[in-house]
Amino acid sequence: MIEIRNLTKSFGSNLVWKDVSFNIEDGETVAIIGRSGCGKSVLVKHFNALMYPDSGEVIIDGNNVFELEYVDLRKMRQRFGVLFQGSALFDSLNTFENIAFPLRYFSDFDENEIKKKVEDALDMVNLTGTGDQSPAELSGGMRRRVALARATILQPDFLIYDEPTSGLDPQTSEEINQLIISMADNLNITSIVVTHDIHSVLKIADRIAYLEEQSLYWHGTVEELRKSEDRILMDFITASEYQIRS
Ligand SMILES: Nc1ncnc2c1ncn2[C@@H]1O[C@H](COP(=O)(O)OP(=O)(O)OP(=O)(O)O)[C@@H](O)[C@H]1O
Repeated sequence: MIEIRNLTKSFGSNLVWKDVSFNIEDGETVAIIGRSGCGKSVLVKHFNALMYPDSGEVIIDGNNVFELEYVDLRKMRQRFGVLFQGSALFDSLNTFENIAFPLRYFSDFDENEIKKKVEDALDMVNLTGTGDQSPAELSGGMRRRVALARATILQPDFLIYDEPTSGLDPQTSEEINQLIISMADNLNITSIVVTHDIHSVLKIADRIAYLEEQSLYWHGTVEELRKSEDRILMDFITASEYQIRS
């Protein structure tokens, strides 16, 4: 479980948000939503201590991540996988080597083990047999799937998705949504999804955290979101061009 306790963050005189508290339970998928610049990316960077707050705590398995010494901090960060916006594949490496990269860098597996793991990962994201292709030869949706295979290859406990469906057509977005759901179910990964895609939120999220007015304005389940009559929350959802009450 990730416990977020009274986090406050500012950059100079720019207060991003204050007193943010909520829990992310093991195995659940939490969507972090809110308008551009409200501090979604800054918030998730606190979960694995890539950023430090002005005050507050993030507790994972009883430890405040901001107090970890170097070795424990490194171990904790290795429990996180990240799917970067735009996939961030290495153009000079083929698909196989992109996925193998974390294994070569962070593990002691031999070549046979790496081959087996990468092939399994390619199967998992429905890209069997594409190991030789370069990222340039792949469609946007395929690149996103390769990035997902790479993000999960070290079997992280927590997976952060940064805008996983941005720039994809509806059908490809739906494939990615399904993969996010199957990753969470099959690998028992705790998923944190930063997104503007309300359609995706309603498909994949167990719970939602909505940042607004420099705070965690609202959090709850998808069902609670559907029933909410909060005007500010509804205005945001409506402006996101998806009518959830129909
Ligand atoms: N390293 C930094 N130094 C100074 N200010 C920063 C830094 N990173 C983010 N900010 C500021 O923090 C605020 C929140 O930024 P953040 O990127 O978290 O927003 P966001 O909600 O993820 O936006 P978007 O949806 O557009 O990606 C913004 O005002 C941004 O300018």
